[in-house]
Amino acid sequence: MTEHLVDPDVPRDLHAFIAGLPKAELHVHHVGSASPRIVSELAARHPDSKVPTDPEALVDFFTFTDFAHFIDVYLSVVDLIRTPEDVRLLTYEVARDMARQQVRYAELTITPFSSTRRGIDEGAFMDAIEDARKAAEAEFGTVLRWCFDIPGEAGLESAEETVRLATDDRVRPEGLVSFGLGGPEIGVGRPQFKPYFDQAIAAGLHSVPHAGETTGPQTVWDALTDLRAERIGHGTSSARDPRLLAHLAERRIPLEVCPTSNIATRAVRSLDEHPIKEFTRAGVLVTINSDDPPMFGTDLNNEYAVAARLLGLDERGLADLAKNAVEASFLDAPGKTRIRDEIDAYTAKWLAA
Ligand SMILES: Nc1ncnc2c1ncn2[C@@H]1O[C@H](CCC(=O)c2cccc(C(=O)O)c2)[C@@H](O)[C@H]1O
Ligand SMILES: [Zn+2]
Repeated sequence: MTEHLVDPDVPRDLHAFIAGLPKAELHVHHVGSASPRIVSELAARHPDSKVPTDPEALVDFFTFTDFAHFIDVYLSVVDLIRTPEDVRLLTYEVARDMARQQVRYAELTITPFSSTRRGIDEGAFMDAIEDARKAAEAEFGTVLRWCFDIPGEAGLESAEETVRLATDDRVRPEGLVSFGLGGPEIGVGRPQFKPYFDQAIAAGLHSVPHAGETTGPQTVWDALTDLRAERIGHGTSSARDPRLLAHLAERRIPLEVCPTSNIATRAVRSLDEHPIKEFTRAGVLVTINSDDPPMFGTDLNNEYAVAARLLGLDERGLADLAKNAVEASFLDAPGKTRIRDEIDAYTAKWLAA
């Protein structure tokens, strides 16, 4: 258990339960998952960068004044990923951190445009993530799948490039399952990305855009209508539209909720004001995620502890939350059954002890 992440309002027993609970994670960014150790290592490899090499200084560097500041800092970390070896190291180490938290399956959001535009060869990039994926599965037992996202603010050129990399059989990696849209939402309307999502969906990919993180519920409606979203990244502002909540619940469209992220980027004022409870009350399928864990001073286990506090959950409630993520994932049926069974067995054993 990471001591600084122990929520004093959550019993230590529950923290221990969470630490051993088999989990799936559906909303977590590749570069945003770089641990302070990896960031320091990459910053030392590339000394012209403005990213601090000292982990203590990183805590300050990762304190954000608003969402735009967060994206600014995020891009300075993106600038540290310069070679296929950087990509491989990052991916492999991210999987190791996940395995330590008993993450059995993760859909990792990768922004290939950010790497190819910085000069990394696309074939070498795909080989690097695939090598790391296979090594992680063999060595840690953590299954990784990819979501390629468009960095919306970088314009339609980035959408064009992302959909090409996601659908061209000569480059598209085996582990790719979904297509997303990230970055700032203000001034970056969802409907303009419809043709790219149509193309990705036609190629067999699932649609998982960010929406309603920093703008209102209309963005979520647009993501559903124009981008045919199967899950919504964040969807925080859905709480302001009861008709939307009812729609999400009725269609069983999951929300990928990332509580600490929303506070760190100042999308929500405080954890106590987070609408997660309104989501569950409305019957929406809620999944718990960490988004960019080291940048937000969190990890997935801590997000489960936060959810336990905000939703008043005990062990069974937490196990149900973990099973929500399995249900909402793009794993095949046998894969889902395997993790669900593992969650049930772990919980039964814990409660019998
Ligand atoms: N909470 C989040 N909410 C939303 N997105 C998040 C979140 N966390 C991480 N991201 C990532 O940030 C990227 C943003 C990258 C971006 O805007 C941009 C703009 C112009 C140029 C370039 C470039 O690379 O040259 C990049 C997204 O694609 C997404 O994967
Ligand atoms: Zn995100």
